[in-house]
Amino acid sequence: MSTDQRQAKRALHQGIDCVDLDAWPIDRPESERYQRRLAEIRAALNDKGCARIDGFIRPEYHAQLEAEVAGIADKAHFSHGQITPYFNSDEPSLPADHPRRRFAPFSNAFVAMDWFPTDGICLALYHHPAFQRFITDCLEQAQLYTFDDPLAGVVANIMPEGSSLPWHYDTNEFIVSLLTKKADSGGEFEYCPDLREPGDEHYDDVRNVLDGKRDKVHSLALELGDLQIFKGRFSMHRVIAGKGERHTAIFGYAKEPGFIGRVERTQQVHGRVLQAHIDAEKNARSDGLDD
Ligand SMILES: O=C(O)CCC(=O)C(=O)O
Ligand SMILES: [Fe+2]
Repeated sequence: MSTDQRQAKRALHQGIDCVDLDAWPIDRPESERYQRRLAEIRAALNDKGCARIDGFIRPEYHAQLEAEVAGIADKAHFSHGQITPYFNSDEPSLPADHPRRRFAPFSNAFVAMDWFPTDGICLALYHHPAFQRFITDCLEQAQLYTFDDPLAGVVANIMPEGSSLPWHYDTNEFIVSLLTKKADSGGEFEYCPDLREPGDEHYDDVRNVLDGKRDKVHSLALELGDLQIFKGRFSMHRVIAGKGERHTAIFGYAKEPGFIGRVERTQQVHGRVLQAHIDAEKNARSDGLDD
């Protein structure tokens, strides 16, 4: 067994020491408290598409968690540009104030999984069966799988000082993230539960939010060590510009085993691809069809 493998094995066993197991007993899924906590999280996800699992990481581990991601922040691949809530290109046939024409600047940076320390908190959590089961339970799934993707399983989202993530919908059904560094000020997460629904974009409501109307906006000021589960497919959301960097670790899950991201997407997010991405794409297309 190599040193790396030994470290990974030790990390796996120690992986949930950092979790506040009194508040969030993910090691005891049969317990009454676990079931009660689960019911609260599921209710929040069903009601508002958003659950805050506050104080998930014990305070004694906060400094280590913050340092773990801050220590790799300079490995981030930056991208910036202008986006609409739908990530579409301009559609000049629509009126200028239409949500599909409302571009806002974004800048963002992601650190790939292969930069994370193998003996750190983030990888240990991601690979721990109790954590995986907890996330699966929260999302009321029969089974969720960690990614096989060597870059995308856990990524750090680094928001540099002054950058914002403007209003948008996610293409993913849900996102699981852990705040590892709070902005010195600002950096709040804002979201509008169920602003759109299948078959109806509710463009008037979206336009109101883009124009600054606040009646549908909820705000969440996450603290270091809080875990968040968010369903962003129908709930438009953003992160407000802050002072000081803001860091989150994002944990990726799929409904099928073996997920490896596409070459084009991986290149956009990380600025590079590995052989695993090229091989996966070749296999996916072995039927000769495009997608
Ligand atoms: O960092 C966050 O809290 C939200 C990130 C987000 O909305 C996204 O990555 O799509
Ligand atoms: Fe998002």
